[in-house]
Amino acid sequence: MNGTSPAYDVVVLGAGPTGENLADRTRAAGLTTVIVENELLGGECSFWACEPSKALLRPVLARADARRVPGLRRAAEGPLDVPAVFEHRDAMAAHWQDADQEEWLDSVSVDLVRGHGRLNGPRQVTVDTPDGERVELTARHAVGVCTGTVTAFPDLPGLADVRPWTNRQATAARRVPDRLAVVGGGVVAVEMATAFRALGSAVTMLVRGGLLGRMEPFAGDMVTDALREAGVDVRFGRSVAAVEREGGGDGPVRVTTDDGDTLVADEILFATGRAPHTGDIGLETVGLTPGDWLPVDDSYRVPEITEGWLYAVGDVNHRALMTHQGKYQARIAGAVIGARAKGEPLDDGRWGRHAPTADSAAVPQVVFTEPEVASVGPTAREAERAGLKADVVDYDIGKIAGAVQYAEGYRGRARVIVDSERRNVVGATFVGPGVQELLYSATVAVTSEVPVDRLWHAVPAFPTISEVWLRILETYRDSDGSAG
Ligand SMILES: Cc1cc2nc3c(=O)[nH]c(=O)nc-3n(C[C@H](O)[C@H](O)[C@H](O)COP(=O)(O)OP(=O)(O)OC[C@H]3O[C@@H](n4cnc5c(N)ncnc54)[C@H](O)[C@@H]3O)c2cc1C
Ligand SMILES: NC(=O)c1ccc[n+]([C@@H]2O[C@H](COP(=O)([O-])OP(=O)(O)OC[C@H]3O[C@@H](n4cnc5c(N)ncnc54)[C@H](O)[C@@H]3O)[C@@H](O)[C@H]2O)c1
Repeated sequence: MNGTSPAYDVVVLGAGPTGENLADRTRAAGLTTVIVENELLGGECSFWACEPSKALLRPVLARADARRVPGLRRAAEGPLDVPAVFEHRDAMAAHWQDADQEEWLDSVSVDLVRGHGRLNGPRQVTVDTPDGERVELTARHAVGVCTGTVTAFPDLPGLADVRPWTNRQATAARRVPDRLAVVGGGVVAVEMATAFRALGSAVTMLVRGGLLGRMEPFAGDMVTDALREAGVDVRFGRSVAAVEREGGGDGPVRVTTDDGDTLVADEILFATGRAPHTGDIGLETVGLTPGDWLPVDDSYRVPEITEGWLYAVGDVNHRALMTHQGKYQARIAGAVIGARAKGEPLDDGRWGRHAPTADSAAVPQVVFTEPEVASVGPTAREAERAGLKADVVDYDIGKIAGAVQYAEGYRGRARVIVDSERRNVVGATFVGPGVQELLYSATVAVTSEVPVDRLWHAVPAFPTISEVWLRILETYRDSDGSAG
């Protein structure tokens, strides 16, 4: 497509998981839609984040499980087959090809323009295509910015010369470094430390605060213990003060931390958070600041644009940086844009179809470490800070018959937060092998606001790890004498 194209109802900038879903939903609402993408359709998640990272981690978690099952342990001894793991990873990243996605867009009647898109004044998007053409797009109803994020690096002199790894080099790695330094203590850091340790690297983590600081403290503690048992050198209270490559730029990386300590590694991964991918998308042409996050109102509109045509959805609005949450936002934003285009009223009360209630009440997340961490809703500390009168119910998952069946010496812990006045579950955290599949039950409990008294009738099968729900209810009943 070259030159000026016919006006569309909706122009979506960025075809990651969020942009693709937004385009799908606006099209489903009967609006003509075009999407602009300058790399691969599917975005960070498909090619350098969720998909390849989980493909690297799946063999690690399966091997750890197998090593705890009597009769299997000996078969699961020994190193991972690294070429086979990489081959699986390549397949899960679709070999960095997006032909299937292009076919899918076509099947849902969304037009595609490949190239770098920029806002160019109200409702206008200009795309510079790879073959040097310029395409001008006009949006009758809405422009949806879904441009995601990039790695946020600390401000360190000479960092670029060190050729630091980001999530991209880590998830698409073709070889396993002998020594890997990982900077950061968030989800990317713990997942990649877990993967590369199991693949054979000597891993050192340089962590400024704690691990998984936004989750229940016991989650970070249990993951720390497991990483250390696996041989990862986890160093807390360290920030990187300087980095350089030895041998005139081709040798290993020498890292100096703020306490004067030094460390030598073959590669260094910066897992130090994300920055908005908004530096070069023409924000200045509509009175916004390039490089800023795009905070939104509860209909995903950018409030500074008073005519109400600019929406920001997914990572770029900084609400909840996860694929499933970006897709949730896209479903809601698509329905909102559709309703507004038709002049229909919004159903935007709590849990209404046009209300992003889960963004604040029920964001689920699984951290695919060993042990896994799965959480939804506020932590105990967050509930307290929000002024919620809450009961905190803890249980040792290792005592449950299903856990004993699952693995010898199972170690795990559950915490459920109950609103003491309304008597419904508002949050839950599970740590342990195999807990990822427990999370949806907790998410349903939180979003349905099921009273705990009704949960007694949701009978978990014996002997499964889901019996943790029964034990939590018993513990809660025995602590406050409630019905059961
Ligand atoms: C290592 C890692 C692992 C992760 N694992 C998980 C996980 O297991 N589960 C999970 O839920 N989340 C995970 N995440 C987070 C997840 O990747 C993001 O939340 C998700 O990718 C956000 O989707 P998005 O569509 O908003 O943005 P992105 O996926 O970043 O997509 C943005 C798209 O916009 C395009 N774009 C940007 N600027 C322009 C422009 N000017 N013109 C045209 N196109 C443009 C980009 O090329 C890209 O395709 C992980 C993140 C990392 C870093
Ligand atoms: N399984 C999943 O759902 C999954 C997996 C990976 C990433 N993600 C999402 O992607 C996003 C990005 O993850 P992330 O781990 O990069 O970010 P994060 O914000 O979760 O963690 C960043 C970490 O880097 C540390 N840090 C920041 N600046 C630093 C500095 N200058 N020096 C030392 N440490 C510094 C922080 O203290 C923190 O520990 C998160 O929102 C995460 O939820 C999700």
